[in-house]
Amino acid sequence: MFHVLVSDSISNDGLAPLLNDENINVVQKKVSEVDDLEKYDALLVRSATKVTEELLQKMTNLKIVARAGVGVDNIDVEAATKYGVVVINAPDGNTISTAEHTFAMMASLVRHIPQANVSVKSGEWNRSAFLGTELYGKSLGIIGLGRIGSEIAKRAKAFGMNVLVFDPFLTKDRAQKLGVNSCKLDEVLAQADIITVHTPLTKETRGLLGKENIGKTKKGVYLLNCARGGIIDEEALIHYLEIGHVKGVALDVFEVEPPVNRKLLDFEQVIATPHLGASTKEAQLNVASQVAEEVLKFLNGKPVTNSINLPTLTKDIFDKIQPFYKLAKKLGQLASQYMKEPVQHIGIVYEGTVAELETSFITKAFLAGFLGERVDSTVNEVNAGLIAKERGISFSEKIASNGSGYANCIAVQVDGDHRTFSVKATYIPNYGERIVDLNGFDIDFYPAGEVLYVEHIDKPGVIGRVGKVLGDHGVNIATMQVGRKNIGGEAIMVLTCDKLIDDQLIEALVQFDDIVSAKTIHL
Ligand SMILES: NC(=O)C1=CN([C@@H]2O[C@H](COP(=O)(O)OP(=O)(O)OC[C@H]3O[C@@H](n4cnc5c(N)ncnc54)[C@H](O)[C@@H]3O)[C@@H](O)[C@H]2O)C=CC1
Ligand SMILES: O=C(O)C(=O)COP(=O)(O)O
Repeated sequence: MFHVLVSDSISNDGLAPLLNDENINVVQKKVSEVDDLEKYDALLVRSATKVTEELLQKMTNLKIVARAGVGVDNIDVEAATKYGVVVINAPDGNTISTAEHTFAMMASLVRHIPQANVSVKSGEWNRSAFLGTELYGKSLGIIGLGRIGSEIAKRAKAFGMNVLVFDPFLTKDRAQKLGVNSCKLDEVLAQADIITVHTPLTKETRGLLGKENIGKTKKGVYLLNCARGGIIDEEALIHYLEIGHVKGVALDVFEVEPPVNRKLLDFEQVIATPHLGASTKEAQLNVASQVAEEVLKFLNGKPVTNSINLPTLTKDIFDKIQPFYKLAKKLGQLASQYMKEPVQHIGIVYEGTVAELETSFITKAFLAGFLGERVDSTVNEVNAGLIAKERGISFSEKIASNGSGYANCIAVQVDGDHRTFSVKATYIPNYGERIVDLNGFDIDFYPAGEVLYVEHIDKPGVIGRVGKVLGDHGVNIATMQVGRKNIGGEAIMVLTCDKLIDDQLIEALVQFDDIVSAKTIHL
């Protein structure tokens, strides 16, 4: 049974896949009202719940945070990554609603609709007080031409507006397709009659329209923020409203929500809505069903499509990757148990068909397997790279042309303080995983269960002695493989056993002169 906490108001129709699944217990409560936070596997939020590091520390069983919307600035993604928690969002479910809301705000702003509405309802009939401005023929500056910005651009063009865009990631092609003018920020600031921001809130965009940049705008400019509070600095807004430089402002979002800066809201020329961009039946249904489907897939071990902190894989690609992903995790466990010493570098080389896949995901699986043997905290493919770096382990991956002769091959070299470990493995469809090389010895075994790894001298009688010791300890041998480089030289023996191998058995084995070392590895 999985436990899912829905801590903001999210459409029940959209949540149906989770609510109707008998293996899932859905609790709809604010985080502050829940006293058994440690039991939840998944947390679903909108913008109200703040997913802080402190909350993540309390939710010790948490595996996934799903944002039923776009902005993840209320989620500490870095902390989630550290704790191995996947973060997903619903990137396009509320695009149209937010674009339409922004457009409604823009029309309301230049025609004073909210103010006129209050006036008429209070019994006045003051037509001359509300002289407006047409949108037609005006220049609209859009800062951030992503999903929402693009939808606004299309609508603005339909209204006969000239669209000026600042987005450092906008290609010429895309600008041409949308019929917008790609500009420098200063050009947008200097030429636009109305400016609307549609970037995420990041270190770069916080205060993007602050004292200096608003100062570069046309006198009489209209400003809109339906993206995130803080992209337009509220104190700077107050200043430019006071001196009459900014003619009107429309805000759907605030630096603190609900807003505490009453001074800003007291301006007659400031119109506001309480973060309503995504508040339509359609958008709420879209985002809720998108995240519900994703969470359900994730809990059932399937890939998610809209992850913020994991490579995004489609089902098709995931199915192709899965065997290698499992194999790489085992190789990580094998290497870690073999090394049992500090490690500086892990190098992975992919050959053949596996090299055509999303290898970064497979590398993370290796790291997760490797670190899982050494680190107390939960390690998975979300946080494995970060934890490796924290522990001073560098890692690299390369693609090589097919030199091993196998259709696919993962070759790993682990460099430790005192020695190096290397392994090569392949996956054969309908046959399974095979380790084909261990520390330079040709070998062929299925990596699973209790493995005994013996380094010895290639001499008659050694295999018999090992078999006898195992027999004397009541351990049955399931499979056995030997590998050597030269006759009478160094050799290895890999046995898979039906029973746990204890320290006494290892001690009994290393008593023999021709047995160099013996180790157990559990896969
Ligand atoms: N008011 C509301 O209810 C809603 C607000 N939002 C907000 O709108 C934001 C935008 O949403 P989408 O368009 O879906 O995101 P998106 O990711 O599709 O687009 C963001 C655009 O901003 C651009 N950008 C990033 N940094 C920039 C910078 N420094 N200067 C200029 N452009 C920059 C990116 O290149 C991208 O094209 C979200 O991050 C969210 O905070 C989203 C949905 C609803
Ligand atoms: O999707 C977004 O980024 C939004 O800002 C919508 O926020 P909400 O889900 O309405 O709290």
